Formats: sequence, structure tokens, C-alpha cells
Amino acid sequence: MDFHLLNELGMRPFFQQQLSLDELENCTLGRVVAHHKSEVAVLDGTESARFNLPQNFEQVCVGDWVLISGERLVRTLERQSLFQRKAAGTAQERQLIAANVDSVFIVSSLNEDFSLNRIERYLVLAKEAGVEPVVVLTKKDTHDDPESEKDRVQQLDPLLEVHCINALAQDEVLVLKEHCRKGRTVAFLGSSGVGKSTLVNSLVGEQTMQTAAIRETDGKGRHTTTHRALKRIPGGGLLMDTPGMRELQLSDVKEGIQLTFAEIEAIAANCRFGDCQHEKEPGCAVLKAVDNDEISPRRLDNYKKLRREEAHNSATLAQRRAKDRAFTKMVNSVQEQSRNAKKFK
Ligand SMILES: Nc1nc2c(ncn2[C@@H]2O[C@H](COP(=O)(O)OP(=O)(O)OP(=O)(O)O)[C@@H](O)[C@H]2O)c(=O)[nH]1
Ligand SMILES: [Zn+2]
Repeated sequence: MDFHLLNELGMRPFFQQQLSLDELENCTLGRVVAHHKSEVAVLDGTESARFNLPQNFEQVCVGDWVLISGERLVRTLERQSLFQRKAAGTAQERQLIAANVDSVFIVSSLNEDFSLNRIERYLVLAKEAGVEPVVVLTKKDTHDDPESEKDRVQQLDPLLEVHCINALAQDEVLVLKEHCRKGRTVAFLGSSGVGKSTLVNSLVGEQTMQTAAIRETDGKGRHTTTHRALKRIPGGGLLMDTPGMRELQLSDVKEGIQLTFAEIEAIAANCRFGDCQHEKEPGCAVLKAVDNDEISPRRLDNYKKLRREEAHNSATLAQRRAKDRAFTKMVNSVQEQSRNAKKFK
């Protein structure tokens, strides 16, 4: 195995340590750059090859490291980070979207759409996935006081990396280069029109991006091209570009919420009631912190809203139906009671 080439694809001790001596000697490693129904395209340095997914093979996604023996996929290595989505309404089925991303750029433009709530929502997704978030505020050139907005974002978390740039200016985009260096994998989150493609183009250059396609051979040695969800940035790392990133939902993200709103969760430990909803319960430490200006009302509202959405989306279809049935039953019984009450009047 050529570890120098693999390192450029993101190989590091965390993955290497998972290999047995036997595997080190007899297998090769590759990174999944595209995933079709029953096939994956795997890059092992300069060229990529397609492999059939054996039946009963564990779920694989773009960004995964896989172990290969000859023409056969052996196993997937444990992931360092994972973006995933639970298929709507089912308990176990999950859809893996992107594995082993190192940094995710949360892009938000400094115009009317600018919203701390939305940034917090993306922070939840990043933290849940175990990926380092970097907030990038674009369209700095169109705003009178961009630094004040940057300060507001910084207040969400003093340790958060926040940049404020004009995405069209190549020299300003350089602040993100460190994240895109060789061996690093980056991804983008953000609404439509905020400047994600502009950033990518400024980072890698439109021309180079198009020519950066790596040759791929199929089993018969023919060269083919497929849509790659993991692309190499010329002279740098890898760019995760899968449509699934746009469809991430707030389901099964309890931990992401806890990490994003850590200070609220810590204060909530002092509420009188263990199940305090921080609405108007007596002895609520969170509401007291809002009164004392320690937590902004906006942030508390968004925390509650994201928690409700999380709970709703995480409920399985069966659970939702059961809830609906319980509700109907309750309504019927109330109606019956009221009818009976009238009867005996
Ligand atoms: N003035 C200015 N314009 C920008 C900046 N960033 C992006 N734009 C412009 O905003 C528009 C939308 O940018 P895109 O890069 O296409 O946005 P996107 O996030 O990729 O949008 P989708 O592809 O829909 O997800 C384009 O016309 C860009 O030229 C910036 O920092 N300053
Ligand atoms: Zn409370």
C-alpha cells in the first residue's frame, strides 16, 4: 500500500490502526468516491475502480474507507464522522450520506436571509455528525457593518471559527485554505444562493475543477466517468459534493442539540423539575437565566423549537400513528363523558 498517496486521500492513524497485520500485508485500502445502487467507485491513489457491493455487505457511503482484497470488498473501516439521514417514518432504516468529513463550512450570506436560528440548525447537524463546523458569512461586500454580524455569530460560541468574506474575492477565500489542505475533507451546508458554488470556484478554480476528474477504470479496463460525490481539490484535499447534504433533516440529533446548546442544557440541570420544559414552571433555572440576560430569548426559543422538531421527526411512523390514535381515543372519551353528563343532568 502506498501510504503517501493514501494520506493525500485522508488516510491517518485512526484508520490505519484498525488494520490487522494480515490485512496490512494482503489487502489494499481505498476511499469511496461515488456510490451507485449496488456498486461503489473506490479511489486508491491516482486511479479509481468500481466494485460490486457483496450481498449483506454493511452499508457504505461516500467518504468511507474500504478494505479490498483482489476484486473483492472486505469491509468498511470505522468512521471518524458521519452525516446520515433516517428514512422518513421508519425506526431503523437510515441513509448514510457522507463519511469522514473533517470540516463543514456553514455558509450564510449577509443579506435579508441572514439568520442566527438557521446557523444554529446547521451547527446541530455538524455536531451530530462529529464534524468541525466553520461558519462562513458571505457577501461581506454588500453589507454596511459585517463585523457586527460576525460578532453576533461568535456570541453563539466563543470557540466557533467564524469568517466573514466576499466569496468572489480569491484572496479573501484564502482564510479557508487551511481546512482544504492535502488529506483533509470538507463539505458545505447552506441554503440556495448563499454562495456555496462561488466559494468552491474561488477555492479550486472553475477550470481546474472540471479537469480534476480522475480516470476511472471499470472491471474490463475501460475508462469511464461517473458523477463523483467526493472530488479532489487540485493541490489540496477533497471536497464532498453530494446532493444528500442538502436534504439533511433534524431527526435523531439529540446529541447535536445538546452540544450546540450546551450552556442551556447545563443550566437546565438546576431546574426544579427534571422534565422542565422551561415554559413557565416554578423554579425554572433557564427562565431565570433569560431574565438575568445570560441566555438570549431568541436562543432559548430556537432551542425549544429544534427540540420539538427533533422529537417529531424522530418518532417512527408507528409511534406517530399511535399518538394520533391515542388522541382520537381521548377526544372520543371526552365527547362521550360530556354526552353522559348531559344525559344525567
Ligand atoms: N457580491 C457578492 N456576491 C456573491 C458572493 N457570494 C456569492 N455571490 C453571488 O450570489 C449568487 C449565488 O451564489 P451561488 O454560489 O450560486 O450560491 P449557491 O449557494 O451555490 O446556490 P445553490 O447552487 O442554489 O445552492 C451568485 O450570483 C454569486 O455571484 C459574495 O460574497 N459577494
Ligand atoms: Zn426549566
